[in-house]
Amino acid sequence: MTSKGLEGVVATQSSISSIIDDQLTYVGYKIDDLAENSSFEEVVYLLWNLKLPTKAELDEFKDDLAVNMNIPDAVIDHLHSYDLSSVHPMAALRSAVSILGLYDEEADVMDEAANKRKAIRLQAKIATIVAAFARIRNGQEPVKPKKDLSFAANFLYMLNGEDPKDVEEEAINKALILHADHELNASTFTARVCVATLSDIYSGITAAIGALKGPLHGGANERVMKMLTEIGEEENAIPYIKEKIANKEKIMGMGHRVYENGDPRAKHLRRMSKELTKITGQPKWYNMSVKIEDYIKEEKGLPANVDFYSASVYHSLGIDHDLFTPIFAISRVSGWLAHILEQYDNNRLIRPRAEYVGPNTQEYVAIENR
Ligand SMILES: CC(=O)SCCNC(=O)CCNC(=O)[C@H](O)C(C)(C)COP(=O)(O)OP(=O)(O)OC[C@H]1O[C@@H](n2cnc3c(N)ncnc32)[C@H](O)[C@@H]1OP(=O)(O)O
Ligand SMILES: O=C([O-])CC(=O)C(=O)O
Repeated sequence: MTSKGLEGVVATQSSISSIIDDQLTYVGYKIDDLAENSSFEEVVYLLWNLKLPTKAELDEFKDDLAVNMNIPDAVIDHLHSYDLSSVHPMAALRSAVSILGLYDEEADVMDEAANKRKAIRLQAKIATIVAAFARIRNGQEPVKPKKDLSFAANFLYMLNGEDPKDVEEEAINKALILHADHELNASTFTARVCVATLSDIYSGITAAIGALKGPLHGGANERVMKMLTEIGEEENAIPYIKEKIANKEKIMGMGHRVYENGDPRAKHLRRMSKELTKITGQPKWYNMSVKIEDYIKEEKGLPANVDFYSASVYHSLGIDHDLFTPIFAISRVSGWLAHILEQYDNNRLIRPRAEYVGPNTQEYVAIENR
């Protein structure tokens, strides 16, 4: 029996995150507690070490990240080399991470300590790459990270060239926590399949970025904002959605393979969206989103997923819409790395079977007789 899209198939064991009865936990800690009380750095430490850090451990981990945030000049040169008017930042990120691997002398060193060092370097540098690309395409110089800022604040600082306000830092910190890991989602599975061949970490993360980019996965958040922008005003929301449904089009940011009664991350982003759109004086993005969420729930029984309200949150922070999925990647790289380390730790090649449904035995016909 095949399961289309591997629905319901349990493909591995993992100690990193779980989704049981619509509840998401990281190493047994409820996502709600982490989102309300934690820092992104603390969550990354948790995912990689399967325990919360002490104050001293967290300070050391933050320092480790901070000193590794700069990226090689070769990567900056590479970012300058595209047709900046047309390259999508997720494509740029995918290529830049691959190139980063060329400048890591330990890229193919496979022992556990080297893999942990590479994980820190990758986590530290990914936000710098995204921010540098965003500035370069605007004709601006990349901004170097500051050692005394949090990971979330540093990303906004490198993006905008000025220290973020507290409310902005808090929003990005919470969004990063909420997106950090999610059991065996498509991009994490991709990363695990890749490194289960005993390929290197950079290959695994490059493959995962490719999988996250798609609109059925992380690419949905950018498309949610495209939809909200097309709708334009609150009163257009329901007629717009009705037409989409009549045309059998999917509503981005709605539905989920695993959650039946709702994605527990969405309520946090919904709250942030309400607060931030009020601060910016543009509550229409939140109001419109609520109308769509209620309508789709009522009509199709589908809940909003993590990508739905993150769109209006990032928009309210003044972030370019095509950077929404790269922000997802900046966070999710922590989960990918946790899963890659776990895969190496207890590896077996991942190689499922396909049920053959093509034609049965055929006689070979010489090319001149076809
Ligand atoms: C971080 C993340 O990756 S979260 C997911 C982000 N992706 C999106 O938001 C894209 C929109 N959502 C979707 O495409 C889907 O809900 C997915 C990909 C998330 C999950 O998909 P699956 O579990 O494979 O469900 P599938 O696509 O088979 O849909 C099942 C049914 O629900 C419908 N459906 C599912 N999602 C939607 C949606 N967003 N809008 C309208 N209809 C939908 C499908 O049309 C299908 O209906 P049918 O049986 O009448 O043909
Ligand atoms: O788990 C999934 O299928 C998609 C998702 O929500 C995520 O990766 O955060």
